[in-house]
Amino acid sequence: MECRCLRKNFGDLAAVDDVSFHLSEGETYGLLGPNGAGKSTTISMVAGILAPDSGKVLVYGVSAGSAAAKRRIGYVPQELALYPDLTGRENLRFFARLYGLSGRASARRIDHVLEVVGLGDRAGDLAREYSGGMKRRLNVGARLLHQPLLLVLDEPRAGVDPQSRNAIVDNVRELAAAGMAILYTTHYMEEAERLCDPGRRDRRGTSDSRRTRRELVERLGERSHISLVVQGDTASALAAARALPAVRSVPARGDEVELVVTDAGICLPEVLAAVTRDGVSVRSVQVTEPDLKTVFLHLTGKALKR
Ligand SMILES: Nc1ncnc2c1ncn2[C@@H]1O[C@H](COP(=O)(O)OP(=O)(O)OP(=O)(O)O)[C@@H](O)[C@H]1O
Repeated sequence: MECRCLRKNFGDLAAVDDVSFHLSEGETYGLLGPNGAGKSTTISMVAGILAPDSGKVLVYGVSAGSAAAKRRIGYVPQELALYPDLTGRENLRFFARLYGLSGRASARRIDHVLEVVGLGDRAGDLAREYSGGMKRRLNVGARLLHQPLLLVLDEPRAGVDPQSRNAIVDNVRELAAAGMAILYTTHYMEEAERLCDPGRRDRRGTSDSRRTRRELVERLGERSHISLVVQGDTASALAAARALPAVRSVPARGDEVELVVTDAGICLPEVLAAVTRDGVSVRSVQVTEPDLKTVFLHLTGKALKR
């Protein structure tokens, strides 16, 4: 799917201001931002619920809002849209009928979805008796029945216990691995880090170019840190480390050597080899990678939730 130059104003407020991104099969894409950044407004336009003031959303080649686009999308709203007095299975039956499914095919899809969202053994219980996390999983399941190509989730973790949170994250990963494209909003950095590789920031809907987490981190000049505790001739270890092209700076305190490097994952072996060349031994190694928190603060000046 593809968003091109989306804009949406509410009165004087530019809720979404020139947002463009695209999403391929099997890709998970997170819109990360604090409350009011325009995330829900953006995905409402993707889901065809809200018309943009300008710009375009194409869902696998067809315009958002059309019946064909709706068939390709499973939109999971922030609020639960379930019937508390129906069982989990009955809720899914209701949604299956809305999607035009019936008979054996429908029963098979419902069984499959119950399995996917981990509610197979509670399918006969009333939805009102479910925990917050189970309700949310059923909410997701109801939008998987018609086998959408794109799943759009608005704050999938809101009001969910940690166990269900992990279950939802696992579900999303499995669906993406099976080829579904996933678009979701969150203001939890850790969720964005776990779920998606292509990072996305959103601040008042102002678009930033699409970047993977690594690209964003590099663009901001953030570096990894390798902290070594060494024994032996620290000065020679420092000199050897300094000579490596990947090493940017080497502040040192006593037997602790802190190396600032471009990519710790790649250069760690050569750092260790260089440092230990002249009989210096390394007692401990710690690698710290910059995370989305650093990136987000740099880009927006705002803190996010952990
Ligand atoms: N129907 C509306 N009428 C007027 N203003 C609106 C409407 N919908 C959203 N807004 C405003 O647009 C801005 C973006 O809202 P949006 O819900 O898209 O943000 P969000 O990033 O999803 O935040 P949240 O995490 O709180 O859902 C906010 O300032 C909000 O108050």
